[in-house]
Amino acid sequence: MSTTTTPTGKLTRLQKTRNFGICAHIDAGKTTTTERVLYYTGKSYKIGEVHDGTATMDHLQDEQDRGITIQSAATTCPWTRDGIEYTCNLIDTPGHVDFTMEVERSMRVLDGAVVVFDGKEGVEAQSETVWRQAERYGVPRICFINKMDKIGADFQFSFDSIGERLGAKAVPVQIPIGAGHEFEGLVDLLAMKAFYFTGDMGSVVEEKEIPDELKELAEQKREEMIEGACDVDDDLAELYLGGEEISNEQITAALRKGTLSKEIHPTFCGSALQNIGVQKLLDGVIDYLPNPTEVPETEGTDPDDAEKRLTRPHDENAPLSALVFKIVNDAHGDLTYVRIYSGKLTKGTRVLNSNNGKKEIVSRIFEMHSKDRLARDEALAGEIVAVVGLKNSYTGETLCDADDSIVLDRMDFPDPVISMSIEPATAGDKEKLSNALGTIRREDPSFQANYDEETGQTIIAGMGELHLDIITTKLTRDMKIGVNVGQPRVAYKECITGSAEARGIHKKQSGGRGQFGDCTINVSPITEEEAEEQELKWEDGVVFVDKIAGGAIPREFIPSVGVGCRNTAISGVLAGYPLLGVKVELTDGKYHDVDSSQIAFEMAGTLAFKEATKKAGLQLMEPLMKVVVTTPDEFFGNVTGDLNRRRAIIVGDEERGVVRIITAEAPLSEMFGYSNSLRGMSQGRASYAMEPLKYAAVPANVAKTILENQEG
Ligand SMILES: Nc1nc2c(ncn2[C@@H]2O[C@H](COP(=O)(O)OP(=O)(O)OP(=O)(O)O)[C@@H](O)[C@H]2O)c(=O)[nH]1
Repeated sequence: MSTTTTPTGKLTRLQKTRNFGICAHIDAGKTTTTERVLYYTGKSYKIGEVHDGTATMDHLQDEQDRGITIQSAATTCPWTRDGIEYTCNLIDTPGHVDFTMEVERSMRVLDGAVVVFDGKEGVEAQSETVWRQAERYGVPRICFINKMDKIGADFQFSFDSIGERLGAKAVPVQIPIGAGHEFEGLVDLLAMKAFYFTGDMGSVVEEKEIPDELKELAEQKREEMIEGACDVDDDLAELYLGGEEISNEQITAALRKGTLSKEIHPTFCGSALQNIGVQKLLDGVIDYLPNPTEVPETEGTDPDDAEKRLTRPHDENAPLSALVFKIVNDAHGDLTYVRIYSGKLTKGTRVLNSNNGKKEIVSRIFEMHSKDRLARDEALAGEIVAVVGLKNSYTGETLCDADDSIVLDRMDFPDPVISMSIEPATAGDKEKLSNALGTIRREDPSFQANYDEETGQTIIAGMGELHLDIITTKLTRDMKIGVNVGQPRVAYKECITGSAEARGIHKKQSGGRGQFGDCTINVSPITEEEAEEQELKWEDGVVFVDKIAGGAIPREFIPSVGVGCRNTAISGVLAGYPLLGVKVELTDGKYHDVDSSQIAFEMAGTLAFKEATKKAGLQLMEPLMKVVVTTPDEFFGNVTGDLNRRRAIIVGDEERGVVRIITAEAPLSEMFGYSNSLRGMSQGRASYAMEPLKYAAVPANVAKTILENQEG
């Protein structure tokens, strides 16, 4: 093994840990691969004689029978490689593109990933999304070309598609023996041996000589692998070019280095369904994916000074820092999954939630296995555990030592793009609904539920029609709550298109003490990124800059102008949708010794903001979705014609055998009920995936209708 060791040559606990995820395009075989991983690691756990909970074949069978997939957000599964037992934490990553947010949150806490591809299809549309997400989070990846037993499976095609479609450098570390019905095993290009998987569920790994007919290809691919390793390791390249003998350890070390630096992706093959290759893939997880000390130190900010960056070493003796990444509500209450980055989490102690300043008691700590949970007294840096007892800690928040606190960088949660009203069907459902919405909100940060004081309605909001559909089904079917829901509505936003200046004067004289506030502001458009670059604080979409000179407005009233502007922005100026991306510069003002107050300046701010933004030009913005439709060629015309009518812009069209893959950008408002109409126009043979892309200006004629309807 190539991992650096302690001075005594022994691997440290953290060096024997892998936090990884399996991600894939829907249907590529993620669930099947995960089940096999849990099966094989469950077996080795039994052999390890650590505890009596046996993760046996029955359990897997049971799960298969009931057709449910692994529910745990993270599962601990030990794996033995070269006689050393490693602890792997397998983090669940959902495969459905409507749950992009779920993928994001797991990417945040895993250190490496296995990306599964379909051996016949190679890289598919959604694999690209998953791949880019992993890239964005800097997650090192190895590739598994699955389904090599499928008719038409083609290792080389799938392998090449990684380069062609993802622009990524795959390096073969295996080649398949046969394909389709003839797929029997694989050749390991390091060992230069053939491997076959026999016995119960393929649990016996047999090593044999490479079949004669594959020897030449194996030599050739081994060269390719070595060249891949040399590309990322100059010393190795020098030895290789000098014609010197290089060892397998040196090649593995270079491949590992290149994987960690995300330059290359060692590529495996197999068939999870036919039990071929998964154990070798697990060896690959150990060999090539990083341990927690090999990823950059965790970063965050000082809770008392948002400007101050802090880091935490991957060290159990450092102060505690841990990130809540998922909450699952089960029969026993909330299970809070946390990734510990530094320090220790100890049962029965109090920790600080640095996001909300509340102290939390860690009542119990569990290591989650596929079948059962193992109670722990303590969990250490690098581990992923589930905690019971936390009352006020939600996804994305940090737990830390009260006297050495840090706020870890938050995960990005996209804003909801769709909303609808929801009401309890009967008085008896009222409280149940409110509690249930609270629970769902805790589990799913991309979901929102707000009570609208003005209308007395509860509004739920999420990432798409399907997202809200799933939530209402969960309420009615699983939680048995009667609800009435309204029509889904698009979450529009407002923005300004230019710059303008305006003055706001709030003056009231009605006997007694009057009210007086007078301010002049400039407004101009700014994006959140620009605000960040200019080190300006972005609050509710508004950036407020104080440019008052010579005390024209006393210091204590200046922030009030900002509050007035922000509150107005939140409720919108054009049509009641949040107005985002406004830079407000307070340039001048007047005050009165007696009559001026914070509230008067807030009012003045509101008046000035309304007028300035109107002068600057207001624009309605709508969410655009990225839509990828896969359709048999014969329906291509129907599908694109329909997309055009929905104001979609087609940005990509690709032929894949007999299917066409169309990528389009379409306004969400035009995509309601799309699944039904797509089914109708393709005899049920086309499928699609959709995710929020960005906000864009609503065309003037459409905006006019929306505004008119609102007034009506
Ligand atoms: N032929 C073949 N089929 C496989 C293999 N692995 C999985 N499948 C099948 O492919 C289908 C999808 O597999 P899953 O494991 O559910 O795929 P997934 O990526 O988890 O899909 P989602 O859960 O829908 O995201 C199932 O019918 C599997 O039986 C394989 O190695 N070979």
